[in-house]
Amino acid sequence: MSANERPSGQQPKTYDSAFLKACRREPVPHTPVWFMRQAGRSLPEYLKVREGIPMLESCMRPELVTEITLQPVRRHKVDAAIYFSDIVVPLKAIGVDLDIKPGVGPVVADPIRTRADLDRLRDLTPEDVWYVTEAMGMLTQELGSTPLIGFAGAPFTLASYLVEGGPSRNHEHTKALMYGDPQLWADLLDRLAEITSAFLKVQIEAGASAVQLFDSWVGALAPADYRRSVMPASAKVFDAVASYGVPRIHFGVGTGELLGLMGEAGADVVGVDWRVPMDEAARRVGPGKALQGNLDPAVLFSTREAVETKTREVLDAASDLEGHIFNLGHGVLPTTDPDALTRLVEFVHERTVR
Ligand SMILES: Cc1c2[nH]c(c1CCC(=O)O)Cc1[nH]c(c(CCC(=O)O)c1C)Cc1[nH]c(c(CCC(=O)O)c1C)Cc1[nH]c(c(C)c1CCC(=O)O)C2
Repeated sequence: MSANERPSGQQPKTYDSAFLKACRREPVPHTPVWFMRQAGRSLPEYLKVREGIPMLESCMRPELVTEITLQPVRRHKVDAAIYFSDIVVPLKAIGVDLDIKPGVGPVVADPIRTRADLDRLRDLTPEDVWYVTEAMGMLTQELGSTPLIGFAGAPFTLASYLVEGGPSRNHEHTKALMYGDPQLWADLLDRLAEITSAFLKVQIEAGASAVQLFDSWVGALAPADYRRSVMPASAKVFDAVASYGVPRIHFGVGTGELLGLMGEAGADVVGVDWRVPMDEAARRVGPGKALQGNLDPAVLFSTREAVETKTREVLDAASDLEGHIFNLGHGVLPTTDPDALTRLVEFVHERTVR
């Protein structure tokens, strides 16, 4: 199926939403907006329903996932929902001993550094993540014409958590493995690509109308290392879901030097952090791709005037793009004022009505 044909099972009104049109680089009624990490974080209604429930457990309760995913759509009127989960959920689902520590992030009990460790990573089946299928079924009903974005962590970023054992500033163990045992590294990334592909397929088959592959920490690499040691695995994931015809978004932080390669890996939409202006990002990515981004999430802590000025700068720089999805340059910061996000959605919509 070509990328411009409606995937079977998708409702025409979802297919015709501003978000999916922008992903396909078609004319839009207004610039679509959604925010990475819009679900969860600062919303009081989120904190209320999560009370006393550990993060990973909350990801396995379909009704709770549905409610949390819908909260930012109701409140901010964003143009797309992102499925409430975490990039380590599929790893947990295949039996990796890990937890998400509040304020820290994912922590892995026994890091993966040897061939024997790698053998512990088995394939993922749809039954392992039955709750995703169930929640997405409910969500697509509730969302109507609003598209649902599925997501997964990219092989490098997942490997970083597995090899380091938790969040890392310098990724030293990860790079030690990548440079010191290239065959084991390639096999690890290939295995993660298979798990990630299987996980994205479950989400698309359950109704996700787009998918985002988060390679959050890949900006730690130089382009030559990315091309040699990471791109083949990310490309394998994009290839694995290509036939579904849903837009594939690719995003990482600090990836200014990698934008072209991340597009080449097989993305339809390239996410841009706030360090590179959108027009320059378009030049680096080249024709034939939509772009997503890129207001600095910290700007939302400034005055209303400053937010509007910085937003106008993003929109102006993006005015000649083939397709633009407005987003932050990284996830919503935990103490962001929810009203600032609601105002931002309104502002972008009003400024870009066509
Ligand atoms: C690197 C990464 C992770 N998880 C994710 C990424 C890629 C995006 C990015 O670059 O930010 C992706 C993610 N994590 C979460 C979502 C939900 C959907 C959304 O709103 O975007 C998504 C898309 C929920 C979450 N994931 C996490 C929380 C907080 C957990 C809690 O409430 O205890 C939520 C709501 C935990 C988590 N999980 C992870 C981190 C770094 C943290 C943060 C720790 C913290 O800020 O407290 C790993």
